[in-house]
Amino acid sequence: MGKTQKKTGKGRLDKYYKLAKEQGYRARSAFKLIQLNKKYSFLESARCCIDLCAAPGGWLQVASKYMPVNSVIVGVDLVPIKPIPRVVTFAADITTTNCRNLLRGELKDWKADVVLHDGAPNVGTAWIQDAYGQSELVLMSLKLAVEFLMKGGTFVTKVFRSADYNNLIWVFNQLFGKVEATKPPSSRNVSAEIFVVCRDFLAPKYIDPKFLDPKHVFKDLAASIPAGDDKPAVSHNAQANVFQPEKKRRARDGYEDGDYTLFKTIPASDYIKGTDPVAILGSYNKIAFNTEEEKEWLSLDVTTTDVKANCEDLKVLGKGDFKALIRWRLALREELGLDLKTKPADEATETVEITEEVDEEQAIQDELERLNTENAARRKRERRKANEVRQRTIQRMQLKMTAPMDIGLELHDEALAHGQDDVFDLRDTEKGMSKKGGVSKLIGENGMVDGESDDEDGSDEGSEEDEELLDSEEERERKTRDLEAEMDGLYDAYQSRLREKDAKFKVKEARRNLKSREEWGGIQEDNDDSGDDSEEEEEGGYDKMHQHLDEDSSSDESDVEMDHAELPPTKKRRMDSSGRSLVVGLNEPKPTGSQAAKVWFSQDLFAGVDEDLEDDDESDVEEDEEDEEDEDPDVDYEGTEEDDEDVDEDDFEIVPQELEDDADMWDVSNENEDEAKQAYIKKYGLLTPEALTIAQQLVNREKTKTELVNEGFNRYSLNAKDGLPSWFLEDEQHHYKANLPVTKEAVAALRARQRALDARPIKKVAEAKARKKYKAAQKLDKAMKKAEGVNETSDMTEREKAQAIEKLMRRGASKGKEKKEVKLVVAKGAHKGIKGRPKGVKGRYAMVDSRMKKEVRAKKRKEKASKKRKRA
Ligand SMILES: C[S@@+](CC[C@H](N)C(=O)[O-])C[C@H]1O[C@@H](n2cnc3c(N)ncnc32)[C@H](O)[C@@H]1O
Repeated sequence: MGKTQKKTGKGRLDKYYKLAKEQGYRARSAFKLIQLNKKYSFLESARCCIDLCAAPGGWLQVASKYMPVNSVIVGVDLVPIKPIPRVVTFAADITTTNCRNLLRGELKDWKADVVLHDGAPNVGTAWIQDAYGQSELVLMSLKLAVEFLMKGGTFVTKVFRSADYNNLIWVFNQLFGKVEATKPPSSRNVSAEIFVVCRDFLAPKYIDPKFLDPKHVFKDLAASIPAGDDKPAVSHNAQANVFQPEKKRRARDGYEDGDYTLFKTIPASDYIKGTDPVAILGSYNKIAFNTEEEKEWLSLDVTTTDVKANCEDLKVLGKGDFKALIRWRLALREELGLDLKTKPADEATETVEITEEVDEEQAIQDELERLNTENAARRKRERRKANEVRQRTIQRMQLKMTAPMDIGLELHDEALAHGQDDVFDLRDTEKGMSKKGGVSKLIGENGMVDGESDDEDGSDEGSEEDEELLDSEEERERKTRDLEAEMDGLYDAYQSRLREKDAKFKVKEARRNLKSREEWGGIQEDNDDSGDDSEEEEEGGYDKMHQHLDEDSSSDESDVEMDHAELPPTKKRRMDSSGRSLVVGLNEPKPTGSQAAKVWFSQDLFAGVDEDLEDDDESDVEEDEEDEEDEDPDVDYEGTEEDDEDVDEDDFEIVPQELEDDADMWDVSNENEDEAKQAYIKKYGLLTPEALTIAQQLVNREKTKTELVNEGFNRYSLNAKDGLPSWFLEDEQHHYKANLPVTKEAVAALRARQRALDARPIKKVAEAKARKKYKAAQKLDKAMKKAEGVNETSDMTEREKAQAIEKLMRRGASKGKEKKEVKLVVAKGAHKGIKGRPKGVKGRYAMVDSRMKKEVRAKKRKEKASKKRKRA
């Protein structure tokens, strides 16, 4: 209270909340005072008003608006109130003498016409405590009111309809001529608050202090306990029938009339001998055994310990307990002879008994229904849990946190949890999985889990049969194969789902391929750079390469019988280095096809590389070159003239983004693979630090070509992949790579090169500049022609001609229309709200404010959004 509350609750932002916002009231409660004043008109004639518990100040605003000008308005609250014109406020606790003194100091000898009180203790504990706190606060405000009100004055207070309500009203009536309780329309129905308007203050000379003492005012609570045989205590109470709780009506507006106590006890004799036991059970908290007779009942057999316990706290009982109490009552009545004697005459009792029988049947029915519902709910819960576990496992697999095999394991673990198995055995897992239709069955079409699929009862059936089958080794192998096939299927399904789900998948895939292509990788395992989803292409390039080599070998009759060691050197290298075969390229003449490559290779670093290499490895290379020449006789590393021209023309060639020319560069089925690689290097130069490092090492004679080739035989080059599942291969791709050396110099050289490229203007900018230049020249040309025309005319004097020519030339040389500068003046500070030209501002100007800025921005945002929508 007092502080700004976040109005997020249902219905909090209602009509009055909005109205208050619109009309500038600080609280929606302002409308309560407006409506009260409309009904009783106490503000218009008031000259002095005190608002107790006034923060944030809604009522003060109303008072200031409705009271005559120059009236005195004082507001008090625990929390400070933001200033309101014509209103004096201070922070104080209205229950303290300090507050009283402050008020006295403010009002001097004046008396108030109106004292308002809309206080509410800072709630949050139990309703009962809140209600009592509120009543106490009301009494405290009344204490101040009687001190400061003038005779005939009005006291308006908020009261909660609680146990103390009547007592408060009684006190008000002692002090005021007219007391009326009312609930203004703006007060929410769900709120137990009510407003009491006490008019015509009697201003008695002596006021009994007990009237203002909470201890006295609220002490007599038990007085209103309804009781008695003849008059069913709470028959008016709709909660009375404990057997039909659905008919309960919550007393949202507070307590029922005449029902103000909280804990009610009824003597056992009233319950046994009374006529409305059901109503009693619904209304009282406890059945007490106080008299001798009642205590004797406690020792009877019919009064079981359950009955005794039930009597202690009726509010916690269920239907069964109530029935037990009703049965106990009947039994006791029979034992006491009450029923026999009264039965013929007492129709009411009979009615109760009939009701009970009906109720009992109904209760059994209800109980059955309840059990059924509970059972169904429990089953549903279990099913959902099982589904969640499976869903989680699949998700984990999708996130690569687990291999598909784990699904089987997890299910198996579940089985373990049920005590069905002791030891983990892969065979069992297989069995379990195949029985469940394999892993793939776990996933529905959309990756959803089939909730009904786990039939645990059926797990034992046929287990012996399976055991026999599995005994045969062949069968086991077959099953394993099936299982693996299923795993692969599952993995494929996962991949395609991923593709469907992730719109960027293809792009990512392509980028990955591109990246790996850019690496000094040579032959890549995955050549699926087009993003084609075909399964064949998902197999790694490695396999393809094998295939390709096999094909090659088979096509060449002389090589048919060759194993890897016997392959021609180029092929051997291509395969052995498995990604580092570009070493061959460095052996070739310096590529000069691309501008970038030219620039690069023109660096001092590469001076004489060719000769060096030739000198170094003459014996090795000679042989290789011969082979290569045999194989690729058409390869021309010098590049054609055409190429050169193309390249020279294009000043803006930077790092290429599109590689469609080389789409099949790494395609192992491509006969001219090396050629393609060379062309690539020729065009783009050496792009990675690894490549540069190797180049440097060669140049600096740190390594010979033979060494490099030999290094190509590493653990990465012989990674047999036969029979490995595709998901494993894909995972391996990330880690199973040779870590090529990179030198600082190589990185620095690449950086320098990139900087040089970055320094060049981009094509568009250069084009725009050229266009501008061209237009300016055209304009000048035109102006000169015109000037010539002017010069030749005979109608003008020399002076006029000179002026006209000067003007024309000035225009011709000007750089287009120059925008006139508009000075922006922010409408704040000294410039706020001024009309006309602001002081000290010369030339064109425009007044702007922050709102304008926001509006312009919002407009732009909207336009952008609508453009986007149109495009979509
Ligand atoms: C419902 S708000 C009053 C709203 C106010 N009538 C208006 O229109 O803005 C109740 C206020 O009672 C104040 N309050 C509660 N106990 C108080 C006390 N003992 N002394 C002074 N103010 C108190 C709270 O701080 C709170 O601001």
